Amino acid sequence: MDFYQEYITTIHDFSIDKERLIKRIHELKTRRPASLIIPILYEEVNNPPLKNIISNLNECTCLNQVVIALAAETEEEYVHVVEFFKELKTPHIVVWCDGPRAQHILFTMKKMGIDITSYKGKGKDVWLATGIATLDSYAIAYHDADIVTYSKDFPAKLLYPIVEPELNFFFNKGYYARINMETKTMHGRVFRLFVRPLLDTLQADSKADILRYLLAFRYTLAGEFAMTSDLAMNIRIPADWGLEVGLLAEVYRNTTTKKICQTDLGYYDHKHQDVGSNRSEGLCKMVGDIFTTFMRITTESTDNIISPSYLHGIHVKYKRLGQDLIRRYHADALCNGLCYNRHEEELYVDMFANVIRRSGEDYLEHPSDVLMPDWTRALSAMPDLREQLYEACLADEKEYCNK
Ligand SMILES: O=C(O)[C@H](O)COP(=O)(O)O
Repeated sequence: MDFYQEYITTIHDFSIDKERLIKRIHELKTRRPASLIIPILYEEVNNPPLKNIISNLNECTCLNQVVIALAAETEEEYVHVVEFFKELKTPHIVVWCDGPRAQHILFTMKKMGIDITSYKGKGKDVWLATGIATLDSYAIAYHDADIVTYSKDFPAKLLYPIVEPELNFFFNKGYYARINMETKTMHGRVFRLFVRPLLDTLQADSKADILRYLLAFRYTLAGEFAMTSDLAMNIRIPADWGLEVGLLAEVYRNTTTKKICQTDLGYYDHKHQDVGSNRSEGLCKMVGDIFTTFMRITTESTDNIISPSYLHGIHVKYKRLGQDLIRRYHADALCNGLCYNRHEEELYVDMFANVIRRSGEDYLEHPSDVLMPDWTRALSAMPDLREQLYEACLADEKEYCNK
């Protein structure tokens, strides 16, 4: 516990009265309506965390609506998810992001020069749901569907600094200790062993303000955040695992650090991915996408030129800083009686360093752009795009669920 303030405002949980936050957001429901977006994969519907999320949301009376961004292949899967969410008392809508109606709209957009048909996954689904949520929300919170330690405080803590007129923040990011207190295990492997030492490495080579800003977030990869609809309309969402980091960079470019904060969400645990045996799987894929995002930020916002020798330096320095951190995490874990496998952690750093080398080479050859267009741009091409998507969701439910 500390009360340290960094480059961005940090809202600690010394004694936050969660019921008071929920009551206050509820009072502001008409003036500043708030929505929640949950991206889900069909497989997640049968997992216990989602059931717990729904029962907690039923106690979180402050939300105007929940928008479920669903990745599902078949009509049966879609219908199953709509049925499943009938337990949720808050007004909600399921966006079948891969359904024929949504796809048809995306192909119409393509004909008009805005092509997001090649994007797949969470980024694209979040993009679609954001369009619908902005139709009638002042603020939008986002979180994943696999949170094991979920409580109704999450949306309340994320939304309060934004909807409270006395605070008026534009963006709020959650942070936490990714520690499972039952198994006494320290998780968050990619953040602790990759993002953090990589950011330190990049900052050693550049004084760019954006790196200082990125370092101020206590959990850069947290998928729990909230922002105003206005901001959500103006940022470009990355379509791959670089989503969280790329989004922070977009927020930096579209607002001022005075309007950005982070909030303590306590302890956190979720479903863990395997490390993966190559760069197209598991944590290795995640690390590769995040690294490419950092290289794009470096190219756009610093004076550094990405070259083979620059990448070589990054690779060597990252490895050293990653190994130094292991010593520190070990001390922290030992004093707290947490399980900590030092050898395994060393292997992660070796693997992540390899991904840096390979992804760096790829970046030099193809500095690919995975940022989707912002909503303001999409609306300039198709002014009623959000309404069309909303109508498509209603039509899907009518056609497939009322048989
Ligand atoms: O935040 C992270 O570091 C990644 O999502 C991996 O998390 P995990 O180690 O908790 O599975």
